[in-house]
Amino acid sequence: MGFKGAPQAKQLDGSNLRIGIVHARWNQSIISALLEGVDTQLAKMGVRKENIVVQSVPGSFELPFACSKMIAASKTQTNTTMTATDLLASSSTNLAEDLKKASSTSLSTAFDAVIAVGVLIKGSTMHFEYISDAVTKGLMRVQLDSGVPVIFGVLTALTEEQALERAGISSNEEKNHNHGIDWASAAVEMALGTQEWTAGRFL
Ligand SMILES: Nc1c(NC[C@H](O)[C@H](O)[C@H](O)CO)[nH]c(=O)[nH]c1=O
Ligand SMILES: CC(=O)[C@@H](O)COP(=O)(O)O
Repeated sequence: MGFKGAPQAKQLDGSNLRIGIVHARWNQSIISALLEGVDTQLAKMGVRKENIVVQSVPGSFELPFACSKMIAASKTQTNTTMTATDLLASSSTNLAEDLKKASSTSLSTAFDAVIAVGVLIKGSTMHFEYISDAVTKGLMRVQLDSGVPVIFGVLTALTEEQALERAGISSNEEKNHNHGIDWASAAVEMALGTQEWTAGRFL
């Protein structure tokens, strides 16, 4: 079976991006493999480790709320940093430069994109369907309401084998592809695209 994912649009530079990752802890071994794929691809695209913030929640149902709160928190950090910078700048001391240097090691700007990672595996009740639908619609609402791209990194698998394959850790090598790689690429592309579109330009 050929790889289904979307080929990357073009060479993109993530070196100035701040990325949030919110992951559920259900099905932890599969989550860990997906996160490894995300981390590896973000690094490959230049996103600095110090500009990646990771938070975890119990299950996928908590992802939309946590993403919303993390985005709001990152916007608060931006305001705080800017206030401090403005204050120091007005005193025209070299502290303003020190602050800029300090903040240049890790960004304190609003997240450019957030990746929500979860693994839902169908059980014997309708729980799976209700959570899958709620999480999908919830994450879509968070990104449209906040203006920050939220990447849908939630596997909705009918069997554990399907989830293992999509995390690249099943025993069937031919079917293995770590979807975390695709989610990281999508995060960088949507983050850069949003920067351009917000400025009235196009990628
Ligand atoms: N069955 C799975 C869950 N269930 C837990 C819910 O997501 C939620 O944490 C709970 O209902 C409390 O609100 N979560 C997963 O991520 N994956 C599953 O397979
Ligand atoms: C996705 C789920 O909530 C599912 O794993 C729960 O299993 P069950 O439907 O057997 O309670």
